[in-house]
Amino acid sequence: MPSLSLSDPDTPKPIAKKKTKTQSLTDPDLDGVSGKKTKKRKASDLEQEAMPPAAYNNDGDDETSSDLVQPEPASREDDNKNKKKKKKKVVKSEEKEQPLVTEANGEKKEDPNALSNFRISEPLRQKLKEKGIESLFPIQAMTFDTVLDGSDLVGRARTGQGKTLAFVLPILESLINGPTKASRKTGFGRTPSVLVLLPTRELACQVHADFDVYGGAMGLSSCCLYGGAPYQGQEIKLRRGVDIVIGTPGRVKDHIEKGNIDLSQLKFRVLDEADEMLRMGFVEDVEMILGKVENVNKVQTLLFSATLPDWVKQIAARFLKPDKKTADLVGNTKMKASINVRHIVLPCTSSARAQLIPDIIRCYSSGGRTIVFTETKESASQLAGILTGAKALHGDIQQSTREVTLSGFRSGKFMTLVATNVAARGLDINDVQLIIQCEPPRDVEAYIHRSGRTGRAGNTGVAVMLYDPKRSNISRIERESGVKFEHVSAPQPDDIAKAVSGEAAEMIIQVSDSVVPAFKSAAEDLLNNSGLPVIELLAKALAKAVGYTEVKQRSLLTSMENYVTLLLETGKPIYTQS
Ligand SMILES: Nc1ncnc2c1ncn2[C@@H]1O[C@H](COP(=O)(O)OP(=O)(O)OP(=O)(O)O)[C@@H](O)[C@H]1O
Repeated sequence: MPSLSLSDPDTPKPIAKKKTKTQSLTDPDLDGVSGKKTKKRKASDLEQEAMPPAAYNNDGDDETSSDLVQPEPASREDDNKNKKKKKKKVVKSEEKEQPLVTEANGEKKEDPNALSNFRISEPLRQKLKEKGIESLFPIQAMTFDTVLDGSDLVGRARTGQGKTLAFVLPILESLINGPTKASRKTGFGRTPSVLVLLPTRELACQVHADFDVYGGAMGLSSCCLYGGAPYQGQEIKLRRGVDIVIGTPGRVKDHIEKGNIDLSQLKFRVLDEADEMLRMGFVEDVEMILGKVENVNKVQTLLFSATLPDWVKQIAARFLKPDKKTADLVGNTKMKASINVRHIVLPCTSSARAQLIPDIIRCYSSGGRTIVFTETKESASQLAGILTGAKALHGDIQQSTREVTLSGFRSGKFMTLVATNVAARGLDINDVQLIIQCEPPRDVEAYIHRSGRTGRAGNTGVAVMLYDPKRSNISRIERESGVKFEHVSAPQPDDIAKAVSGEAAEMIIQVSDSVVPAFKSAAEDLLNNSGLPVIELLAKALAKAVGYTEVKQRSLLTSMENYVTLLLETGKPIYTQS
């Protein structure tokens, strides 16, 4: 049985104290150059407890489908029996030391989600460990056996909870050691065994990277098919034969129509971010693609997302077998968005946005990466042009530039990405500390996914949503997402100074001692002639070091610069016509 403590998913966790730049420079978890977090979080860092696989009840939405549920705590005796049973399933060479988890009372216990408790073979386990993964996250632990044993599955967990590996790992094991091993095609020119469909090119590349790393370790090859890239390279790979095809619906459909892909021998179909793919109008393409499978009874279909509106569930009933399983870690809990994120709203008219955003970044990004979401491609380009060190990402940008931009952002070449919804889904980028949404999105799903680009894999983050108090209605998003927004006003000079002074001090301390003699006499002149005390001169130097040289007053109600909010109180009621 799992031994981690289960926290109430409706109760937001306190956000860890913000890391200042000073801290992050010395944080051993960070890679010095990129500021990238290198340490992987453990399953025990996540908010929900893992549920041992394959515990079902039959209250699904039809007669045969069933939900994976959290089982009742078992007795110690049952526990031992279960452990014995599990041990049988585990591949031979796994009698190794198990990772321990620390319980709330400080006691150390065996981690029920340790890799060795699952049928994960040696090469895959080694690769996972190399990547810092010692145990499975809850959604992975809950669905691993179900997928490996052949069921169709609908999987839902909050953003950043590891849904990708929840399908990657059991699929790989099934192909190499499991039920689909015997019948899968091998050799030159083989037809694919797995097809994964995703809504955006960037996400397709990211999921391909996972299949490449983990599948590669098991001798499986994969290729990524997406629009905006030349057909030729993709065609060559398909002709040579691949085991796993990952792609966006439009390009996959093109290849099918050109006769480049034969899906007749498929073993797995995966719809990742299924709701977005269907919302984007890919329903017909997806249906056409899925319809290419000769015998639907021989293919397993998996559908994953952090958001599954009811209409998607109905569509799922068309694509998945009637006895499909459902693993829903969000379910009817009120809070649908990430609970590792501090959700903030801030009043701001559209004309004040461009001046305000740099200060929000100063105050809330903790020196990490920021993604700013705009509603239109045009405003993404405009804003990226105004913000220093920012680049735009949207659908009108050439594919090759999109790839360069994303890889530059991932590697820390620049720290602010201004994007449309093309970056809202699935993207997993290290050390994104802050999400800014320039206005409330039209649907609640967009809010959940955008804010979920931070606070991933047990880390914390901040999501700030700007809204025009005269025009926007944030209560619908609040109601439907279950988020209790923290209302704040625009950062004021004191807040900004507090946020950046650590960074400024660090910059000054880091200046090499060797330059001091050269500047010493200028410093003495300044001190003697400026008529200012040392402390004031130093304060000015700190402000200048971080480029903050002008104190801006801002309205608390609209964030407009040079406006002051006044609160009038009268001793007696004021009567007006209204
Ligand atoms: N068992 C694990 N241990 C440690 N880290 C993990 C584990 N599983 C996944 N991760 C890491 O967690 C991060 C989030 O995973 P992933 O992108 O799959 O989340 P997701 O649930 O699909 O999120 P979204 O809904 O936003 O698409 C990734 O960086 C991934 O490498």
